[in-house]
Amino acid sequence: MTYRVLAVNPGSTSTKFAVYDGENQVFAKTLNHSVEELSKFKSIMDQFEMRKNEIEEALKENNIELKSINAVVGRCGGLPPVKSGAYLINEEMIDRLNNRPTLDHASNLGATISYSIANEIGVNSYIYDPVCVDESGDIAKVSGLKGLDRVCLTHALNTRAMAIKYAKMNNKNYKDLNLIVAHLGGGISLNVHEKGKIVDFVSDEEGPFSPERAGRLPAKMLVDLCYSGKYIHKEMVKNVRGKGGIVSYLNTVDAREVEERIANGDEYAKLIYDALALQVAKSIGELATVVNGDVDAIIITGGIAYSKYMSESISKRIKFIAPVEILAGENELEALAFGALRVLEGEEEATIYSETDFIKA
Ligand SMILES: Nc1ncnc2c1ncn2[C@@H]1O[C@H](COP(=O)(O)OP(=O)(O)O)[C@@H](O)[C@H]1O
Ligand SMILES: CCCC(=O)OP(=O)(O)O
Repeated sequence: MTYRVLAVNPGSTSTKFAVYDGENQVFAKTLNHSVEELSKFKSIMDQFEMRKNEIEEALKENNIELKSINAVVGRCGGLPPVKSGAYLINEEMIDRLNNRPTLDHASNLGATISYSIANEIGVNSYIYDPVCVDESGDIAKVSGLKGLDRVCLTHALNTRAMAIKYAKMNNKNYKDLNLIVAHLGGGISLNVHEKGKIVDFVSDEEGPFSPERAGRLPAKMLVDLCYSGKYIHKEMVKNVRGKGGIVSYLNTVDAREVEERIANGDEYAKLIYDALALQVAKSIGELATVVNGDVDAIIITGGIAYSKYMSESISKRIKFIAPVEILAGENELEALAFGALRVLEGEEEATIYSETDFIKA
């Protein structure tokens, strides 16, 4: 039987969704939400009805019957640390996301929208590899200041999908490999997969800056800035997430525009872009130490991985560690759909989400 899956990926300014028949994408759409449209809502979760209705309308307009769908799968974020793979969405998860999210992230709507659509048609809904996937041990959590543990937040969905894809492409088993994966998108994060488990990470707050995030900053200077009286809390958060990174230096979040400026001789744009490549390379080097240098491959993924300039700038610094594979794009809809398909086909089992499991763990 070929299963039909609806995959839903809400981002801060868009909702991407697609329908897959088995591994074939039969429909995909990106709904762009204007600042004006989003400004009507007090919180991200209040956008639920609007985004869900727009998905259902688009499916209807394109003659895709809701009833033909066998499962719905969404991206997710704001849960306590979870293991990788699929979780069955239930009331407990929805309650957590609506009332006590651990992270205020648009991807939380991936779960609430998927659950609601699935309930309308009487099928299961799942989240797959949410950003809070955490398989690292105690040693990875030590930050250097008691009470301020490191938090594993990475682009788990795309990075894990690309790690699995790399293994398949090379006729190897994901669970036999040590892989470092760098996701270079609007946000940048990296993780290291040791024999099928994400054992350590560099989150988007701890490593390279990115088009819209500041990444690691000098700690004392940051504290001084917070207390300088120049900014309120909300503004400082925006300075590091939204208005930090490339956009703070070059006033654009579009890496393609940065490259155009470099091609036109802009030395300052080149300095910033080269610094980004250096920071990504340094984080890859850092993660290689987690597995004592025993790295089978380094994978560079995300939208910026389409850039030959960036891929080459990073590769030349890290290829002494392991072979470098470029798997460009954010690939998240495919990762969601393929994950749900593995569950439907019995290759993987979905975990039932339960808060008591976290308390015991
Ligand atoms: N061909 C390309 N060359 C360089 N950068 C690119 C290219 N295509 C997309 N990008 C950049 O990728 C970034 C977005 O990456 P993506 O993984 O789609 O991110 P997100 O989903 O986090 O917004 C943007 O900065 C965009 O300019
Ligand atoms: C690093 C956590 C995941 C995340 O922030 O995702 P986006 O870059 O898609 O917002």
